Amino acid sequence: MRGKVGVIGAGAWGTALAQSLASDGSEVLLWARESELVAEINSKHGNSLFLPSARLAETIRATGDLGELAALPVLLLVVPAQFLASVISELPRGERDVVLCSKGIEAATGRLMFDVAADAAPDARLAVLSGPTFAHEVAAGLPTAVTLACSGGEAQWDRLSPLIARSGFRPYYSDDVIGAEIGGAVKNVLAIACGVVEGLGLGQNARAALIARGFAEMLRFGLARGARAETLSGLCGLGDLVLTCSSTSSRNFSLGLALGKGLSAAEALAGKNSVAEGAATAPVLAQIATHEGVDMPIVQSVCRLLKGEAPAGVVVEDLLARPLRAEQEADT
Ligand SMILES: NC(=O)c1ccc[n+]([C@@H]2O[C@H](COP(=O)([O-])OP(=O)(O)OC[C@H]3O[C@@H](n4cnc5c(N)ncnc54)[C@H](O)[C@@H]3O)[C@@H](O)[C@H]2O)c1
Ligand SMILES: O=P(O)(O)OC[C@H](O)CO
Repeated sequence: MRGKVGVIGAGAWGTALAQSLASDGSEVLLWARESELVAEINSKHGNSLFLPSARLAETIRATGDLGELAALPVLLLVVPAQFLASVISELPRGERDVVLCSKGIEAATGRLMFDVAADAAPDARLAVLSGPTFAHEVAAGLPTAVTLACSGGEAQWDRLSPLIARSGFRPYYSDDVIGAEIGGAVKNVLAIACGVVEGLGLGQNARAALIARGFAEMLRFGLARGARAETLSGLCGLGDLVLTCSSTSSRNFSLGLALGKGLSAAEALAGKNSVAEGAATAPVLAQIATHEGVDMPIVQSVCRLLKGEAPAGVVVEDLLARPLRAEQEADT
């Protein structure tokens, strides 16, 4: 058993992380936005809204009061990217480790989560946790490995890794917070594209091509923003891209599947209480890429589809009609 950790956000991922932390009997304080969820977690040890498959440890206590978490030295921040700024600004200021676990880019400003959090919580010592992690598998204790990128270097890793690692949950050290963030944000958009390929019935060759060419886009964008190539080749980049592009367990892949089958983005997202981050990230990512002269044709195509500018079949035809080029051209 280790010291008590706070988790902010009781969606599928925050709940799964709380369950992983509690798997050795450790106490976890979990902030949920929905009052009915606070009651359900505390009385029934379940989360029927966002992670119905999990039976939660009794050492997880939920609260609706962010102020209750203020005294804890380590907080995991797990709210969807578009809400991070508003939630973190409600958190009392203080010097503490804050681990960012969301994957996305703020649509209104183009900021990565690290910059959003650094602006709103200048006293916090920030780290990024990212990798191939379906929440239901982590909650079930299945083996999972992640990148834990620490802005405070090895001293921060020495504080955080014993608090976060469990027998089935294995963090790997990095100090490349930009790379860890870009891997997670970009793979969500590429997973939408892979779902489209599946929805159109274009086959496994096309999906493999999309993963490889999508990774080239992630690399180009990441390098332009100061990420390291080896980070993007690791768990939080290529690892997560492969996972998310291969399974209907991914909300982003499932969104793409629906688009490929002819639904509009509004139809595909209607009535969902879970988040497909790629839908909000794609337009702002495409905009930044255009502005910075980074070639990202797959991301631009996802953006066109989400905006309903053309049917999926036409968008794919346009992508395939681009001029032939060298595989490594402009990748370095
Ligand atoms: N689910 C996963 O497997 C998984 C794994 C790794 C990372 N992530 C990332 O974790 C982040 C959270 O995703 P999730 O899957 O836990 O969410 P989710 O889809 O399960 O749940 C939606 C969440 O959004 C919150 N929410 C809705 N409106 C809000 C508002 N106005 N203000 C603040 N919060 C609001 C809800 O309370 C809930 O916690 C995302 O960035 C996601 O990409 C998810
Ligand atoms: O369901 P998705 O598409 O949000 O993916 C969940 C995780 O990010 C996979 O690592």
